[in-house]
Amino acid sequence: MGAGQEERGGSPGRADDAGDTVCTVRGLVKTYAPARGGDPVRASDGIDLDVRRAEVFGLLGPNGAGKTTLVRQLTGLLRPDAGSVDLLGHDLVRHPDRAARLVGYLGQESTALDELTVALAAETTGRLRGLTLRAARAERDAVLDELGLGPIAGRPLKKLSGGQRRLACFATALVGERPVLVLDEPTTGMDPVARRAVWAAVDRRRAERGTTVLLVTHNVIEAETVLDRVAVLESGRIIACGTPAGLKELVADEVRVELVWRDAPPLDVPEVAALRGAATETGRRWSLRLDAAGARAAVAAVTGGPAFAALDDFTLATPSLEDVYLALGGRAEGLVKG
Ligand SMILES: Nc1ncnc2c1ncn2[C@@H]1O[C@H](COP(=O)(O)OP(=O)(O)OP(=O)(O)O)[C@@H](O)[C@H]1O
Repeated sequence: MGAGQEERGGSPGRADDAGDTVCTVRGLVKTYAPARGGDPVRASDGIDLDVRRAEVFGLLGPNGAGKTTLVRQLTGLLRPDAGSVDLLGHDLVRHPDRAARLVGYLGQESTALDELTVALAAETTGRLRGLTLRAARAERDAVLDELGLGPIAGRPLKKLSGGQRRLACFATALVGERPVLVLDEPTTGMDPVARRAVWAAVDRRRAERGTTVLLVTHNVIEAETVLDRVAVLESGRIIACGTPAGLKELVADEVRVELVWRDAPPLDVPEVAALRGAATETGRRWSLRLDAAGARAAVAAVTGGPAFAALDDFTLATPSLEDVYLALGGRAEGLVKG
């Protein structure tokens, strides 16, 4: 039995061994009032969660799953209707103002600093977090250098590209070091160089300073590579929690088969027609999750007979986090692959 399975019993977000826990959430509920004519939205629906010191912990889920709502409650920005949030021994439901001293938060969008230059935004954040002018400037320089932002340090945030602005906002979140970093989709819009700089900076803080990182993402590839543990959210609930490897054991007996047809699939071949029911179709691509025997049969059917001429490409792959998510009943269209 893998780690992911163990943690699925009872409440999936609750760690069996919660030693050295930085953040403990119990029974968190948040319902948004209905928009005109609509129904209320229960964006957090009884969430239990334990995040340990110096781990990169991910919240993965499709649009609207409740990730941002959850992290806003963990950073004191949104008051839950019920439940508790303990961050480093502080009760954030009772004292939401204390979060500012504990958490460096990068929200989905930030306009407050938009008029400032990159350098001044970083320095100002440092000053707001209680650094002396000298210390704020020293940290500003170090962080901008670390992230390769030196060449654009003198430019106002509002005049930068989306990816550059995102990287600059990430830089400000790092100044005036906090023990916990909460990053909501930090790499949105970034090129690969900037993404690498972000993950290197995150990893350095975790390794050298024991920083705990809570990361919101709906990018499964990123999630697999950077996270120590991940909670999968769906409709305000944690439907699974564990290491990426542990979660993948849930579907270890599955194989993913990808078929790409040259043109239209040859549905006149009965074996191909039979596969269609199990396939997720994206243009000319069919994606199937099959057990080992089913995968062998599918490959034999499309490579051995008349279907082969219609086949452009096929691949067999071991399961990914996306397969776990789908196996748990998640919606396929909600997760970004790249
Ligand atoms: N201020 C609000 N008022 C009413 N409903 C809201 C509000 N904010 C979010 N919601 C609803 O709550 C649910 C959860 O939203 P939330 O932003 O937490 O999801 P998310 O997982 O962060 O999504 P995304 O990946 O798109 O950022 C959604 O159904 C959303 O429409």
